[in-house]
Amino acid sequence: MLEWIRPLLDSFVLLQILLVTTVVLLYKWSTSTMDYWKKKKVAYIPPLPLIGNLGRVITNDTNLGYLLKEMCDKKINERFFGFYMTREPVLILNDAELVMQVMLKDFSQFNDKGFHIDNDFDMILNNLFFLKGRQWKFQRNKMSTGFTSGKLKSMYPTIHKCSTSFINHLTKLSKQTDNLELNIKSAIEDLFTDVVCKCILGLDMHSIENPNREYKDIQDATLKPNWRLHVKQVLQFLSPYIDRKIRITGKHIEDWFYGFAEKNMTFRTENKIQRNDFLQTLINIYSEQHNIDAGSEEYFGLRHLAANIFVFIVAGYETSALTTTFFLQKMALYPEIQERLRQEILDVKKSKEDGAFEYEDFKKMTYLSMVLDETLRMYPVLPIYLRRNIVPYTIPGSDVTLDVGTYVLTPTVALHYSSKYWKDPHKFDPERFSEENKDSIVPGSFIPFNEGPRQCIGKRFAHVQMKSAICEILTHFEIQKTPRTVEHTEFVVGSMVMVPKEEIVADFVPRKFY
Ligand code: HEM
Repeated sequence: MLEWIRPLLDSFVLLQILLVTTVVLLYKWSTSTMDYWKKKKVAYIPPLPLIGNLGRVITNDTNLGYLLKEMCDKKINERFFGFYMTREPVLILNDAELVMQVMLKDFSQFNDKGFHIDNDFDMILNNLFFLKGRQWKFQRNKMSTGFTSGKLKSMYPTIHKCSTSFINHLTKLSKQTDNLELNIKSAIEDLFTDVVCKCILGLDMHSIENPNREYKDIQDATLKPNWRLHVKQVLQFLSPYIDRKIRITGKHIEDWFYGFAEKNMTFRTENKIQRNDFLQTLINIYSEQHNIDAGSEEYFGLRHLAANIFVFIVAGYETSALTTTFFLQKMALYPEIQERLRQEILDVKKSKEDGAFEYEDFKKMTYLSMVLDETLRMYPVLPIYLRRNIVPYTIPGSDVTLDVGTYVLTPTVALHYSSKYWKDPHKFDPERFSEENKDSIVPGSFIPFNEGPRQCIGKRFAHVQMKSAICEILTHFEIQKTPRTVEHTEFVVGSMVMVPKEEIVADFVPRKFY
């Protein structure tokens, strides 16, 4: 009588068996790597199946930079320790000297950031940030010529012009209201979009006056945290194969950068136009390529041109905007520091005939550098740096040898707040970077731009664009705390850079005399 139920029961049992087998296999696969640190006799944080030590990041509880800071504090006496990003063993460097060893002295053994790239599929990744080995070295040598101090000096008038347009815009806004309360990040982003687009691409964006510009869609799609980045961050460790098959941006973004590169390269080449922007450096590299085979590591084709335009826009604008936002937030919270800094800026300004800052003037502003460095210590934009060894590597001062391709992670936030290197690390104290004190800073404990041959190529450009903006802002405005100004910043969990969760606001009160 119950014959009809039998097949159903059979398929139910089959389903259960399948499910249990899958769970068992998944468990086995996900834990099969999790004895790596034990076998190597390296202290480690006990992992959970599948997620490793990333539980609190996955549940949105904390940002990876801060999670590692907690772990490093717990393991304060270990120079390095084991960690698992999902099922992937990662070595955490908890020692400044070791960081310098990996990034600087033994750099040639670590010239791989560990990205899984299919250069023909996700072509936008053919750029300086993502490449490794000889391809990276070739591009880095060539592109460094675009960031010499001579080049920066010649770009400075453009940077200065953007900063003064920004001030004019804010002054106009301040006349229309009693209280100019600004979302600092969003305002500064508009300014640096103009600076970066003009200096890198030769494009006049006028973002400050025109926030609804056409390019905004491309910019947002390129920069805002999105599902691809989140998924890729996990897949990088969980499944390199699938990671390679997901683009870092949408195809339309890739097409836009290709179109832009091709159009501008053709226009400038055909009309024999030479400009002073970074795009010209890229076009010159491209133009030298006639006899180079497309398979060669020294080949620099249209895809490399487009990919580098992409990365310089992405890296050049958000990083500096975030740092300047935190800087101005601190000015609102520490009015006495703001005032001392303003005096330094105004002293330099008064010494100028036309009152306009020049490129060399920033060198004279030592307090400005101290406050900026302390901001970068407390808010390093990139919370971690990843590398992989390309040959077996014995950690200096130990008998631990890492197998080829092991991930080695520098926890920037942890180092910048470590009580091993900093007294009262949570205190905002620019004096740490004064002439008298800066010699006692341990190399490798302050690395906002990283160190060694792969440190930030745009470091000097970033300093100039940030300092130019800060000098103009503090000359013309007093930054005042409002009830909405956050004092303790929390960060978006899944972002690759340290983005504040809440808006950072302050009043910009016009100053009458300067
Ligand atoms: C406050 C601003 C900035 C900060 C804190 C910053 C930070 C960094 C850091 C830490 C790295 C190394 C990452 C690693 O080792 O894994 C890096 C690399 C890089 N940065 Fe910056 N950056 C800033 C501004 C800029 C600007 C303005 C540009 C371009 C105009 C730029 C372009 C790049 C590029 C292309 C790389 C890759 C270099 C290579 O791998 O050879 N950055 N940046």
